[in-house]
Amino acid sequence: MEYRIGLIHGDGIGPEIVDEAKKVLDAVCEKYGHKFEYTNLLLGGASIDVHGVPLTDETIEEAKKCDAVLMGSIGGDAKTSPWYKLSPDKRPEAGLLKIRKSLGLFANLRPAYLYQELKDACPLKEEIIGEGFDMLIMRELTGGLYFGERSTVEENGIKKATDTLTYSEPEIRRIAIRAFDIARKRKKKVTSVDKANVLDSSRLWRAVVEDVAKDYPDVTLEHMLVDNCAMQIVHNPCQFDVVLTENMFGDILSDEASMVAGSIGMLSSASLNETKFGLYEPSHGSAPDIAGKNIANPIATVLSAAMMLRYSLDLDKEAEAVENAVQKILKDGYRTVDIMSEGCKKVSTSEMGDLLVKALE
Ligand SMILES: NC(=O)c1ccc[n+]([C@@H]2O[C@H](COP(=O)([O-])OP(=O)(O)OC[C@H]3O[C@@H](n4cnc5c(N)ncnc54)[C@H](O)[C@@H]3O)[C@@H](O)[C@H]2O)c1
Ligand SMILES: CC(C)[C@H](C(=O)O)[C@@H](O)C(=O)O
Ligand SMILES: [Mg+2]
Repeated sequence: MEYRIGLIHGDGIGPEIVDEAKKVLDAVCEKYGHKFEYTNLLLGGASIDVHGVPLTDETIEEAKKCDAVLMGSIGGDAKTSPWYKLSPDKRPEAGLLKIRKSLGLFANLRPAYLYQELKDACPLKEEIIGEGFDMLIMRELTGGLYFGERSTVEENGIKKATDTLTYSEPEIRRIAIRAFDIARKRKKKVTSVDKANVLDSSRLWRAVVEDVAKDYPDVTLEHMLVDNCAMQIVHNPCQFDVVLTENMFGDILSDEASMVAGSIGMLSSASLNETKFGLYEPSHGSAPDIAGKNIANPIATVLSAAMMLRYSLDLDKEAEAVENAVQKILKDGYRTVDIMSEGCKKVSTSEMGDLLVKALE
């Protein structure tokens, strides 16, 4: 079959990891007789450098013509980047928020899974992760604090900055439905994470989630306050199946959960709307501290490409083959530096890509 794939290389390690994922996708085409036509799209700092803005309307239109988009990561160095001096709407991150909103990508799936082969890379004790860690964070992606009204004013010589957090009932309902639907195909448990002891938006969140749960009597629902959840992820991570939460909580909890999976370099993601289209990206950022060194872990991006094959292109067998290739390479003891442990063989970003291609053949 023929598919049109948008590729966003982005900033920092983005180009390095996307190149490796593309190698793997090319190997999938070769093996299964598909044809992927790639369109390169500019986002973030890479777009600022060319167009002066982090995302153009033309890029959004190009993305819409694709069956799916695979992205690396965007953003600059918080300490040295001149972008941080710009207003929020001109920074690389604004491009990412805008593309998510423009394409209606409200459902962000972040699977945090610990491969048995990576137990040594997980900082938790063996008895804590013994049962196996397999959690799916269903993060609401186009509402909440990141999309609320913002302002910075100065009154009587005192600067005051405001961000607002708003959720509507339909926004909560549609993401909750996604979480329950996917829980049905997993261990049938949804943990809805909020801050309902303080926030009105969380109280509405909880009420709507409870209402949605009535249509899923076979799925267990529990509520958890976000501060407790942050603790439970390191105390007893195997209790979780699907974690349903709002935008900022999901952002923070997914980085935390990534360490239980061994590294942020292992955490893939899919951002979906109501159609088959999706934007697929690792959950991590542009890692300016290791950019250009050929040491970043490309597996999160490769696993995001596998999610793309499954969710947007309906290529389940091919997605499984990519996931099996990742497992095989880990089993054979190959590790990028972030997941390195004693007795394993350290490989670079590009060597990891080559090994994955070989494992697929
Ligand atoms: N979706 C995205 O594109 C995305 C996500 C998160 C952060 N960002 C942006 O990235 C920039 C840097 O942010 P940050 O430093 O807070 O977070 P980051 O995720 O880029 O890096 C955090 C730490 O994890 C390491 N790391 C990240 N990915 C790795 C990989 N694949 N392999 C090995 N190590 C990896 C980095 O070296 C760093 O030490 C910021 O501009 C931020 O806004 C973008
Ligand atoms: C870069 C930033 C806007 C983004 C987010 O917060 O969604 C990132 O942290 C992520 O996790 O994808
Ligand atoms: Mg994040």
